[in-house]
Amino acid sequence: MKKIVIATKNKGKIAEFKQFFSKNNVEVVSLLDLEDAPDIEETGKTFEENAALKAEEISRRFNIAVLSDDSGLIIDALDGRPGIFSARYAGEPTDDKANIRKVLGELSEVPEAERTARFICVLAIAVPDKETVFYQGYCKGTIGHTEIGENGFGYDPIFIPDGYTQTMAELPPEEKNKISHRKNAISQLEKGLYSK
Ligand SMILES: O=c1[nH]c(=O)c2ncn([C@@H]3O[C@H](COP(=O)(O)OP(=O)(O)OP(=O)(O)O)[C@@H](O)[C@H]3O)c2[nH]1
Ligand SMILES: [Mg+2]
Repeated sequence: MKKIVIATKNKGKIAEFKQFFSKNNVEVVSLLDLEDAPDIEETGKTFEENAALKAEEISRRFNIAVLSDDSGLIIDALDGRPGIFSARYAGEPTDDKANIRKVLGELSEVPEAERTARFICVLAIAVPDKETVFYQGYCKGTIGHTEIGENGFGYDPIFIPDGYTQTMAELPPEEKNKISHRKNAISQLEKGLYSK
């Protein structure tokens, strides 16, 4: 069976990548499976920079091809926040529930029509001695008023994708994986459409 190494420690992402790649019979190996995998500091100013940092560090260290995912939630009424700080919006260590509380608090006075948002996913592929390439995907939606649903991870319980009345966390994983930013980025990868 072929393998792909993904430079992430996020269990939610890993579960989704496993589902995406299972149909190609490709086994997903993550940083949770590698001994001595470092914690990579995400010091970049953009999703691309952070995705490159993660993929290139692991690629260099183990001399292998690596895929990474840097993703986040962009909320229009918050001038794009939490953005690249999505994982650690309410501080470190990462706490999804605290992040959601912070976002809902900041949006408490914001009316329905202005609660627009989008998820973004930037994938980077780093190969030793090659230039890193990037793929991008979005998922548009709105931010609800309370947390609903148990599936997914991160902000899924407050994100209502366009065209749906349920939150992303209420959708079955197979449904999220048809419409998500991560799925759309993987589709770009499958088509070989780089983003710059
Ligand atoms: O509701 C959500 N559904 C998603 O599908 C999703 N994708 C990303 N996010 C948010 O954005 C952060 C990524 O930050 P991030 O790319 O640095 O990843 P991470 O730090 O969690 O893991 P790693 O891959 O860096 O190891 C995550 O923690 C989440 O808060 C999502 N939220
Ligand atoms: Mg991270």
